[in-house]
Amino acid sequence: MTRGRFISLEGGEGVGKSTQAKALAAALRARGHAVVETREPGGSEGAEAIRRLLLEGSADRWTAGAEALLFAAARADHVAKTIRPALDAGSWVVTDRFLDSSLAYQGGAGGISIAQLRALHEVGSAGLLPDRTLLLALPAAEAARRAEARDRGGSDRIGGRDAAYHARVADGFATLAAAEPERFRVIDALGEADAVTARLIATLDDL
Ligand SMILES: Nc1ncnc2c1ncn2[C@@H]1O[C@H](COP(=O)(O)OP(=O)(O)O)[C@@H](O)[C@H]1O
Ligand SMILES: Cc1cn([C@H]2C[C@H](O)[C@@H](COP(=O)(O)OP(=O)(O)O)O2)c(=O)[nH]c1=O
Repeated sequence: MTRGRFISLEGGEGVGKSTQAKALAAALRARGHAVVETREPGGSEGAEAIRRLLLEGSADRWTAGAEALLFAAARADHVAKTIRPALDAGSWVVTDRFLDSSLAYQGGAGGISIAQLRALHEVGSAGLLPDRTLLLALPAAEAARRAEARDRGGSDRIGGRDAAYHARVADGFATLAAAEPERFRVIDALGEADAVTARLIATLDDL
C-alpha cells in the first residue's frame, strides 16, 4: 500500500484553519481518498489530556520551557497513535496545526530557540514533517475580528496573549515559509471559505 500524504494547516488564531481543515478533508474524500482529520494540541487520547493542561488555567501556569516540552510530548503521542498509523494505512492526514506552530509560538514569539524545538521534535516524533504545509495568511485585524466573533472574549491561555506576541507569531510563520518553499505554500485566506478551499486544493496537485 502506498503511504498516505500528510498535510498541515498553519497560521495564527482566527485565520480559518479549523474551517478549512474540514473543507479540505471533505474535498479530498470527494476525490476518493481516505482522510483522517485531526488537530493539535490533541488528536489522540494522551495529547487531548495534555491539551487541557496547556490551554486551561492561569497565564503563568508553565514556564516557557515546560510549555515547549508539553507541546512536544502531546505531538509525540499524536504522531505515534494517530498520524503514523493513518499514513501507514494509506490515508491522507489533514491536521489543524503541527510542529510549525511550536516553532512560531514557543520559538519566534516565546523565545525558545528553533534548534532546541527541532531537537525536541526529533526525540518525540523522529522529526516527522508534513509533505505540505498550508499557511493561511490574513491581515491581523481581520483574523482578530473573526476570532473575537467566534470566542466572544473567552480566549484560551495562549490565544489570550497580547497583540505583540501574536505579531511575532505571524512573523515567525512567514520566516518559516520563506525558508522552506518546497514544503510550504502561503494561501490568501481573505474572501469566502469556498474560494479559500479552492486555493488550498490547487496547491496539492503535485501530491
Ligand atoms: N473565509 C471566511 N470568511 C469569514 N469568516 C470565516 C471564514 N473562515 C472561517 N470564518 C469564521 O471565522 C472564525 C474563525 O475561523 P476558524 O476556522 O475557527 O479559525 P482558526 O481555526 O484558524 O482559529 C469562525 O467563526 C469561522 O466560522
Ligand atoms: C500546536 C500548538 C498550538 N499552540 C497554541 C496556538 C493556539 O493559541 C492554541 C491552540 O488553540 P487552537 O484550538 O488551535 O486555537 P485557534 O483555533 O484559535 O487557532 O495553542 C502553540 O502555542 N504551540 C503549538 O505547538
